[in-house]
Amino acid sequence: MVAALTIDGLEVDFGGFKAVNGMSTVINRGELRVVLGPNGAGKTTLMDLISGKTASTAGEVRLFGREITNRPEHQIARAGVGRKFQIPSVFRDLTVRDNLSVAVSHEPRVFRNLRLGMAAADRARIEEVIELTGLEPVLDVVAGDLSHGQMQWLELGMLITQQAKVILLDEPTAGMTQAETSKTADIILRLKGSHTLLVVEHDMAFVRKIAERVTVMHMGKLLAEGPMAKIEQDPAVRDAYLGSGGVQ
Ligand SMILES: Nc1ncnc2c1ncn2[C@@H]1O[C@H](COP(=O)(O)OP(=O)(O)OP(=O)(O)O)[C@@H](O)[C@H]1O
Repeated sequence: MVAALTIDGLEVDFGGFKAVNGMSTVINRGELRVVLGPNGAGKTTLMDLISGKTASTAGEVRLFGREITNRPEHQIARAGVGRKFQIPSVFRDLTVRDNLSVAVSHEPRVFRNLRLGMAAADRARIEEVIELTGLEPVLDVVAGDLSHGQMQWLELGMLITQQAKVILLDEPTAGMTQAETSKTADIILRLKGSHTLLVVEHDMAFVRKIAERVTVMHMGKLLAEGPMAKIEQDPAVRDAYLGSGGVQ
């Protein structure tokens, strides 16, 4: 097994309060890891530390063995950590197809070359993403006119087109209808194996559908890790969720 993302003793101290407090875990290449934890457990902060949005005060983050701890956000993105936010970062005035074309390359010239030549491998990758996300019927629609779900799938598709080595998804189903949530689960399940994903999510029905190995955080620390079925029976996990809406 190859370690894609290694989190080692990671910590952030917000003026005496450690939102992430000595967190460690290893996510292997091709793994789909779900991070659970009650409100305030430090899940989003963990994502912020991995992606460079927040600087850590101790510990390390390694991407395929290469240290990326506290690098500037754009460098971490360029190294291969792709993060999908709840507010999509697509180009609202460009069509779906053009958004995917832009995502193929980080080079600014790509804007000029949108309708000119594109490498066959890049074209093939875009076609794959279109098939995966089911965005074919809306390829010529400007992104600003997409439904909420379609917008999320486009953003996820852009991360795949960019060939992100590790994809971080923070509550990917937030605001989605049941049908959209179900389709998102299907997309994520299809990515498993070929992509490495770290998913924070509260919707337990969705989590049960996608989860294999689960990491539970509590008070900034690792509380439990293992298969979903085992985690749900873990008394420490049940205790941590008491009074917070729970693993249910
Ligand atoms: N910049 C900051 N300064 C001080 N405290 C912060 C900061 N960012 C987050 N926190 C605190 O750190 C704790 C962890 O927050 P975080 O958002 O990571 O939790 P979470 O597990 O994602 O929770 P939720 O499930 O509710 O989104 C919370 O108590 C939050 O108020």
